Amino acid sequence: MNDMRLTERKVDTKEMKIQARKVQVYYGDTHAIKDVDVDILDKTVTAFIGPSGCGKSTFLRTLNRMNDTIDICKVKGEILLDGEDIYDRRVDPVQLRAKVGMVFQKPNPFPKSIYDNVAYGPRIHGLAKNKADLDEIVERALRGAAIWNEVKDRLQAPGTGLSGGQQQRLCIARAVATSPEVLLMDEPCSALDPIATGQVEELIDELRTQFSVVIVTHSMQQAARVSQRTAFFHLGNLVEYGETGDIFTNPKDPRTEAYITGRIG
Ligand SMILES: Nc1ncnc2c1ncn2[C@@H]1O[C@H](COP(=O)(O)OP(=O)(O)OP(=O)(O)O)[C@@H](O)[C@H]1O
Repeated sequence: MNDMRLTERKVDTKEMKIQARKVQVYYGDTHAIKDVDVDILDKTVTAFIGPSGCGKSTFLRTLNRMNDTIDICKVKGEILLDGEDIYDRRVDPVQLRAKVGMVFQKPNPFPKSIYDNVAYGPRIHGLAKNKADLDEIVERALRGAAIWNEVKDRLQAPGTGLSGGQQQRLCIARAVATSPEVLLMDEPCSALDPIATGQVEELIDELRTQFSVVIVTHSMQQAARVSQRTAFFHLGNLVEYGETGDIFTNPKDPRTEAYITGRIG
């Protein structure tokens, strides 16, 4: 019996990708994230939900130090990626963001060719030995983002000339090209039509076989469709976190229940 407990504990530790402890975020005097503790599992889709302004995007951005780019923003507490503090001064944020990639609300391809959009990360991080190697990385990333067949004959065409849904999948390919360990997605479907949304949701489900995905979404239906774990934020607090099915069918906190039944938010 003891042995079994040990084995279970070992598996749990291995599956942990990010551990956030007592995280506080301030924008000047605004206390946007209050004492948040959360464990993000590997090879799992975790959804952050909650009313507008509750801090979902702010907390998401702490996970790859995107908040560093905002002067008035201060982050306190600890965020560990595979047990290592990402806010340690020896950590290079550019390297970190290759490991913890990000896809934004509005597709934002660079004003470059489709090929160069995807090759950008591998080039700056020196991931390809030669041109053939780079070609392979680009193809693998575009296939991984389920857009290869649509663009393989026009890799030199500008990325900005693609449809919105294709641009978002191109941005996912760009993030995937550096072989991230975590992919952060901030409302990745909010600018997409239902068909493109369905394609991106299918893709998210495939991506989680390779790494951990964290998605901010305003759509509870989307959270229920794509995620295995859900965190509900309210006024900067992480109110409830657990299996997505439990959060939606059996919420423990009255604030979660009020949100998922549409009474707040
Ligand atoms: N760059 C910023 N400067 C100052 N305050 C900010 C900034 N970004 C966010 N905030 C504040 O931090 C709080 C949390 O905002 P955040 O955007 O993280 O919430 P959210 O839950 O993602 O909202 P939404 O669902 O509307 O995108 C809000 O009070 C917001 O006004």
